[in-house]
Amino acid sequence: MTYTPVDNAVDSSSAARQGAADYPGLDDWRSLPIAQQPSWRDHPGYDAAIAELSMVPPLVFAGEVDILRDRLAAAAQGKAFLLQGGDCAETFDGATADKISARVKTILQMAVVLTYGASLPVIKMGRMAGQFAKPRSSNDETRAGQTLPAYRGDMVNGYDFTPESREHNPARMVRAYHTSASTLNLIRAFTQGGFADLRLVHHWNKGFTSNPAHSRYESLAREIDRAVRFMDACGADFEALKRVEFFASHEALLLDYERALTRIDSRTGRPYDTSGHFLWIGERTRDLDSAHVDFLSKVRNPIGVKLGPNTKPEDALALIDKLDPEREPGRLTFITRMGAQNIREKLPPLVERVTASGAQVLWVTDPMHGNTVTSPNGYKTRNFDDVMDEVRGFFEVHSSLGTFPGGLHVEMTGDDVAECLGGADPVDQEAFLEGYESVCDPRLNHMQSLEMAFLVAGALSRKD
Ligand SMILES: O=C[C@H](O)[C@H](O)COP(=O)(O)O
Ligand SMILES: C=C(OP(=O)(O)O)C(=O)O
Ligand SMILES: [Mn+2]
Repeated sequence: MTYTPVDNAVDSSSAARQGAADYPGLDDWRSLPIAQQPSWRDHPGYDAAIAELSMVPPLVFAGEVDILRDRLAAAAQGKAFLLQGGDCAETFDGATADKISARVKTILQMAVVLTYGASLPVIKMGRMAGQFAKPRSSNDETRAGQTLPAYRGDMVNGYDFTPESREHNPARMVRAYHTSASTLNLIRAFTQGGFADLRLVHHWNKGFTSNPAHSRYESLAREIDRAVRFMDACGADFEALKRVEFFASHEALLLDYERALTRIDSRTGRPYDTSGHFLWIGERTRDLDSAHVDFLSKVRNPIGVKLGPNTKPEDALALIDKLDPEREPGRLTFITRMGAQNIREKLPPLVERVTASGAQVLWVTDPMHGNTVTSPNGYKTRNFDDVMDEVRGFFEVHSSLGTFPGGLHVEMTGDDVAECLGGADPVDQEAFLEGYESVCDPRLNHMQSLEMAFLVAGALSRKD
């Protein structure tokens, strides 16, 4: 990550923590309706876990969060594009150097494709270093006549189907914090330490299997290489190409965790949730009078809200009033996840009414969550064509309304998994038997992710 120097690290002294405890309104959420929380308040380890998280150093700094808000403000004005990607659910076991580096490389590759194709700065953001908690449709899961609590992400319980593993355990929040810290440490090393140097644009493609998107990327990398060598010969300064900014984000689902990591910034005296740079509220927890909306309205981080096909324009306007009362550019992002069938009908009234209200939110498409189906052989999957169709619909709607399609939010991995159907080197349902690894929703694999980046680059440069 490259950030302009900050001398305003969040103050994690005990005085600052006390300040966070007393900050007006920061605990109002505790008396509001709250959905999708673990049942662990009476667990013997609960108080100790909260006490520990209240003492640990912040994962991100307030100055970085402010820089991100500026970057997102540029995107809301059509001057940058947000690329946000990563697992549906990160796991503790999956936080290995190989997997993290493959995901970061894939996001960097996608960003290069987008930047080169669209001639726009791309804000790079992982669903990483904190994406450990999941809202579920059902509280329970039944297998072979046995019913146990549903898996809710490694921050809450284990994926193994045993009563011990499925118990909600607050000590997992502390492990999630440490796993986020080591993930973020590696991301910072990769993106600052030379690995993200644009002159290594070919190198990021190494180790991935050859396929149509891989070859297309190679040709683009050759073009970039040529341009870089030309600039080198002209004596250009490549300092700016050596490092990239990379931001961390996750769904702010477990308010015990988010609240415990909230600190008062010593510069401004305002609360920042230091668990990640960007936090979003999910489709299942975005009720206006809910605990989630209230808590996130009180922290200074840029906030996203998922909007599904049942969102009414009035809901979107009320969310703006609550989460962005000052109409601050970069503060609020709407991540629409309508489904390919719905987007062309459901998105226009939202965009029209929000635009007419004068609010300047950032519009991002999540083409994954409205397109989930079950394959005939029983896997939760998505058709790559549906995902692509929702992306196309998103661009069409914004193009016809004269608004800016500002970003892409995807569940993806750098690994060669088989979880979504289709793509140029098509995945079929038989491949799921060996290649399905996700513990929650199906992700685009490395090739499908690159393919999507080429499609979006084309749409952004109005060539498609
Ligand atoms: O990631 C999103 C949700 O957690 C997920 O789609 C819920 O899925 P479920 O219907 O399997 O609970
Ligand atoms: C839970 C998620 O999405 P949504 O809230 O849109 O269903 C998610 O992004 O994994
Ligand atoms: Mn998901």
